[in-house]
Amino acid sequence: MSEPFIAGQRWISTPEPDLGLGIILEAINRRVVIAFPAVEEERTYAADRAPLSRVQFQPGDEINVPELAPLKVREVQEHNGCLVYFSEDAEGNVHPVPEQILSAQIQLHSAKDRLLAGQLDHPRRFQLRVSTIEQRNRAAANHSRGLLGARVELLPHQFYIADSVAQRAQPRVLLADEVGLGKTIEAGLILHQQYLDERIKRIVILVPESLVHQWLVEMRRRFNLNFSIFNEARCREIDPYRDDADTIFFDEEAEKEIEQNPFESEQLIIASVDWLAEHPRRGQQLADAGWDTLVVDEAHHLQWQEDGNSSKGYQLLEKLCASIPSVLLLTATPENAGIEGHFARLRLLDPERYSDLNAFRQEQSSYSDISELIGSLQEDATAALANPRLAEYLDTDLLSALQQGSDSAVDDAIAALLDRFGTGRSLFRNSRASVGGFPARRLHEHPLEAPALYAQVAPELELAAQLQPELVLGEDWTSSDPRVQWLEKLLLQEPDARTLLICANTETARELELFMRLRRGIASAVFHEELSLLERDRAAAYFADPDDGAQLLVCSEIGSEGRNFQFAENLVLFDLPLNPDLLEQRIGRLDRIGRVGEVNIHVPYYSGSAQQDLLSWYRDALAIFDEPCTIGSAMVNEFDARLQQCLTSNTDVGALITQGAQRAAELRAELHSGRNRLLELNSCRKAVAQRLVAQVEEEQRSGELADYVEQLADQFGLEHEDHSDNTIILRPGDHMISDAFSQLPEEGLTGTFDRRRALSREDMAFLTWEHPLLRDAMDLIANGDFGSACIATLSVKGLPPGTLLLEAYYSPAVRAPVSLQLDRYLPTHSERLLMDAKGRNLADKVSHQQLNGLCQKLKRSLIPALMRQIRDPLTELLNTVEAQGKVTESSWRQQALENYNKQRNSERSRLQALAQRNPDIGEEALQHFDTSTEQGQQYLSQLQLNLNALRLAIVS
Ligand SMILES: Nc1ncnc2c1ncn2[C@@H]1O[C@H](COP(=O)(O)OP(=O)(O)OP(=O)(O)O)[C@@H](O)[C@H]1O
Repeated sequence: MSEPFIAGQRWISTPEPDLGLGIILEAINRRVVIAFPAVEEERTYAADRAPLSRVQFQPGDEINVPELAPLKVREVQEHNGCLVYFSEDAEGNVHPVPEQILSAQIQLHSAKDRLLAGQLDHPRRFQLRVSTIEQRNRAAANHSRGLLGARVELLPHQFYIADSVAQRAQPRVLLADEVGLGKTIEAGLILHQQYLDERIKRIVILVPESLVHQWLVEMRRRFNLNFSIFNEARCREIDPYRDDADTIFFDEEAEKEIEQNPFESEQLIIASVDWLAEHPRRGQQLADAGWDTLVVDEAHHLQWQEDGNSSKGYQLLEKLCASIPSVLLLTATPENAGIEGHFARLRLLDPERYSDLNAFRQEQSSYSDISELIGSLQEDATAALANPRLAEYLDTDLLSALQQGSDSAVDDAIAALLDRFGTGRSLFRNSRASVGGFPARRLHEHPLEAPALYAQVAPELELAAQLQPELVLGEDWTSSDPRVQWLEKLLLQEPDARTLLICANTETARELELFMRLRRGIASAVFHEELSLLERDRAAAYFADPDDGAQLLVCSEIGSEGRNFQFAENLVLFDLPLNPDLLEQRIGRLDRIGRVGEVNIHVPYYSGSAQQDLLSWYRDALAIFDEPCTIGSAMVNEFDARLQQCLTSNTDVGALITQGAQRAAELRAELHSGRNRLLELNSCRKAVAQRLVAQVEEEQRSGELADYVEQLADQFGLEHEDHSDNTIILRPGDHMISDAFSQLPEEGLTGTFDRRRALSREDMAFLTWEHPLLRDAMDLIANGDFGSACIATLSVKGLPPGTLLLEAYYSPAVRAPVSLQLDRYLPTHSERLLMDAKGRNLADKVSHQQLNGLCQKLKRSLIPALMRQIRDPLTELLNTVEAQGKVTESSWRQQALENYNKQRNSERSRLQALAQRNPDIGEEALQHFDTSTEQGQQYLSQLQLNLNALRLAIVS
């Protein structure tokens, strides 16, 4: 039935919703006059063709009256054809609000309001909205979000770690893969996942100064994460604080008032840890600025001392770890300065698990035991239950789950053993042996005759000088040191090979490079701590340039960590360090992911010198030139004093080497049966990792994505053009909806949907469902009202004309503090309903795609009259859809609470089990945990459904 217009009623213009909420002034002689106060306009229409839609609010809706705070409608009454909204203010007082006094400013956001008001979208927009919602659900359900969009190869060990860490609410972990296995990439994947999930917003990355730029570039080109570098100069622009010398005349109070924390000016920052450790003011400001996640690379440098004299870096780390919820520490050599430092860093990450150094030491001796138990559980859980030792380790809940044979019991029991008695859930370490596929290391020894001057003084020299003989050869050492002539020869023999040379000393590096470049005309560059960041990166880039680059890069020790030089053909160790972990780091510059061909390690040394003995020690006792050294710190503990004694006094090292080799074999066997196996289990379960990678590959769905991008471009006014296979060019069009593509450069962008191509063509964007361009557009669609309501006609046999079908998409939403991370427990799909007037849900019978094929666009001019005609049955249908939504809402609530309780119960059991061994976990900690659980339960019990999209199909 068509609705009569009555003066005082509020209507909206269907084609021009921007006119605001209109008010009927008069309706006589089949004419209607309506005023739009918001734009001070008046319009007159023929009553039967007026393009107007009635605006009627429902209980629960928010309404606006000028100069009052928003009110909530409680009841609606009709008086003489006009409505009165009985509405509640914030204090709970109810006011009668005649519709005539409603504010003329109106924006209809909900799909339902828009449908009823006839504010409709083109069916293609509706389809784009549904594709967008479905894609977001899909990504959430597959846990692939954040893993897809990184421009990296899909390496299972990295994806396994990234996935298991990022699933934790607030991960605090030590990423300790062996040198060069991709810890930076793992950290990037974790950050990317959590960032995309909006679980973290503020990230700080602290790294040695020499790695600042490399991290900046890796985060940007591989993960589209745009970090900013912070240093003293940048901070001073915002906070030009005075040094002591300037402080005589300044007013401390006044200064404090205007003080600004420079670290609050950006969300994603990278800074040098050395700089911050030396500047207490900046360190404090950094801690005060509040972060969601902290990443620290080469964390073994931050050293802890039992006597409390820890390094400044460690003190800074301690302060930051206390206040930042998520922490990723990276090191390839976690035990570099002994097991104590390793323990101290683990303790910062997980104080509940690591409370006692002695207990930690003892724990290591039972790793073989734990590893055996895990093995037996994997083989046959029922048989393993007969082993009484299992009951010593596991609590009753886990044991009874095992006895009942529940699905996840074995996995849960293994996880508990690994976490509580094994290497812990905070430590991840993949080895080359477990990852596999690395080229071999090849040692090239170059014995040289020692210069006479050196031979004379050698017996009196300190060990450092024996190992770095250039220190005693005088100013012109480059001319007399046979290692220099040897180097020259090597470079001349292999002019096309790039050679990385590492030496301990900065001065040595500088002089050697100068000599090679100026006196011998070798294209070379130098990399040491006294150069500026820019100069260092320029040198590294010159060396990396495959066409016109340097043949030789000479590095001081700072070049031995973190940098990526896997493309270099040769590594020259101009001297050998005493610490095997440092030697491993040096070799790791070439021996890392991406290396093709053998790792050629050249060692020039003086025959019969301490250098030769040290080389023999590394070669024969530690076998470091055959395989990565994982026992460095244990060997240093046991042999360092004796080794140094032998080297200094030039006594025969043969016996020590035999002893060392034997001990090294024992240590390796111990690690193999105990710790390594546990680490392997925690760090990469191969089958799971392979599945994950396969899932990511499948989720790429390049063909579907290409179609989606085209639809997006068409709807948002972008120009698009094919570039080549699987690659397109996107450019801003004249009618582009500009908010959608803030990331699109003015000159356009070439992007490929193909991962392989993206890896080799850095000039192209890697287009995935997670590219910022798509993410922005998808956010705009899903969070706004783009395409949320549409009407179409439908011609199908068997349904009488005039039949209404309403297609609705609901998704769950919970309003809670982000810190509780409750989104993780919500169902990951949306609900699709297709209701008819008889209250039947036909969603299973007719899919969304089928409906797309059947629906036809309705003429715009017909819509207002049609809307008036169908308003009553449509309102009824909407009520049915909402009632059905309520049923889903309650089952989703229950499901979310179940997921949440399961997770919290398992966390509580862990805490309780750890409390038995850790006196720091008292009743208070458990109570605190329970309070937070209750808080989460309360929020989840208020889970609501959002009605995202509505399509009304009318059978014609
Ligand atoms: N999945 C991947 N796809 C493409 N390149 C990768 C991948 N993983 C690692 N790489 C490359 O391999 C090299 C080593 O990776 P990365 O720097 O992350 O290792 P790392 O473990 O942090 O090394 P280090 O122990 O020396 O600090 C880098 O050049 C990195 O870009």
